[in-house]
Amino acid sequence: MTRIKICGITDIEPASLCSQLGADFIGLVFAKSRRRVTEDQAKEITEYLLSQRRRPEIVGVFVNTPASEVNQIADSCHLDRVQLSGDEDEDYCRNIKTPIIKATRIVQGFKIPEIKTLTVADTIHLFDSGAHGLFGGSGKLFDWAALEGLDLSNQVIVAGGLTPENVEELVLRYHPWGVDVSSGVETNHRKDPKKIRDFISAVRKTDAKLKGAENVTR
Ligand SMILES: O=C(O)c1ccccc1N[C@@H]1O[C@H](COP(=O)(O)O)[C@@H](O)[C@H]1O
Repeated sequence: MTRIKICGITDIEPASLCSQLGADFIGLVFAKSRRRVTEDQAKEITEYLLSQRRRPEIVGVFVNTPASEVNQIADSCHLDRVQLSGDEDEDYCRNIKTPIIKATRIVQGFKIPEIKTLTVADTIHLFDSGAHGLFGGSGKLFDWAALEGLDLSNQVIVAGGLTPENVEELVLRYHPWGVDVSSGVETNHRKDPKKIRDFISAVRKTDAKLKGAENVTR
């Protein structure tokens, strides 16, 4: 099944909905962003989720933040993982005490040469759009030609401009391990419960389609 990450959660209600609908990860943005949460807001959300029997992994999103600060926030806010969406290198990653999602921004014409394996254990790779010079959350697609020929089935998440309408095409064409969305499940800059439902449902229906096709070819 394709893992689903819903990013840019700022309140308990959408966090609870994502949890009920079986999202695999939710993201709390600590980087400079209109979706930025304070440590207090984050704690409120994580403490709520930790009280639930089943919950998504909680991911904190950072951009070029000192490692000591990332470690302190991960600890105080009970983060399961940290997403590094800036220019953090491998040495930096080795100083992070929580499992990592390392984002690579894809700009026009960039061809991913290979999926570079970080030696840091249990790293998830994320390909996101580098549109408008932003570190993420642009709501813009990157040219999926950059994904051609890559094996995305092992700990690779694709993000950038996904929506309930276009995620099926991505999953059918590239079979990524996971997908990630923020802007595409918002209306007027707020998380929209219907769009969250539609996104998760689109991914699950596509998974079922792929499974059906697999059974036919056996
Ligand atoms: O969401 C943000 O504001 C953000 C800020 C800084 C770094 C990353 C950010 N979000 C990440 O962007 C992608 C995709 O977002 P979108 O669907 O294109 O809006 C996702 O990985 C978020 O984690």
